[in-house]
Amino acid sequence: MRRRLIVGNWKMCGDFRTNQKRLEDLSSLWFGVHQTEVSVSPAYPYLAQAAGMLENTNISLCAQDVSTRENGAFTGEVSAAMLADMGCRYVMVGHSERRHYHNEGYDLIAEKFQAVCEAKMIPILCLGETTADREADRTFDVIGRQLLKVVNACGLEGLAKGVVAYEPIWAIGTGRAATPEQAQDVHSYIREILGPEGEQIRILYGGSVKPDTAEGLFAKKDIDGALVGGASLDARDFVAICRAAE
Ligand SMILES: O=C[C@H](O)COP(=O)(O)O
Repeated sequence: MRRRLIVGNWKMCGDFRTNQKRLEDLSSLWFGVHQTEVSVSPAYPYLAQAAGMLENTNISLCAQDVSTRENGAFTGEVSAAMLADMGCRYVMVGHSERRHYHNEGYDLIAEKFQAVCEAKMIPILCLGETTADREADRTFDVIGRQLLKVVNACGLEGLAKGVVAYEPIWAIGTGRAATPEQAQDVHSYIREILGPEGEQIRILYGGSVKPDTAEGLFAKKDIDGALVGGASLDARDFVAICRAAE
């Protein structure tokens, strides 16, 4: 049985004061025992703030990126050990915004995945196709390639230590989420190529998830939760999405 997971990716948004209010609202709105697991991902400078405020709540902490370096003279980098030290449970790797704006390639992403596992946290491997890929009928090829690069580096057993997030690039921040059927097609493809190990891996959907689209997505058998961007900045909307997963 795969426990559903909803992750709020705050990206490069927020400041100390707005985060404080959002975290207070979240912890009171998501109080009590739930079937669904919830995690939030503030930008690096606010991890300590969130870690402190989420202590003794049922909301965990997720980092948006990680360095592959262990420690030393790597200005601007943050190691997996540091993130673990801050109390992170999850770390995203290969988000399309990292792939696109920072030219992160397959090998680097596989290394990041490994670094997160070695630090005993759970990597969330993000993958997804562009509009051009989808229009040219290359969606499965692209997803397969992104996934297999990590499988080749870490093995299926290694991948099974993580979570996969399918995020079609054309759906991110556009207000045009994939339909539940489009998402389910890709999720079942991912599960299929992972074979028996794939049965236990949680596969999240990300891309314009909103309270009104969440329920339809979660009704699909291979959609185990969501990676939520824009809607996670509003505590009420985010919690409505979490409730739809219950
Ligand atoms: O990590 C989250 C995704 O990039 C989705 O963002 P979005 O919900 O704003 O489309």
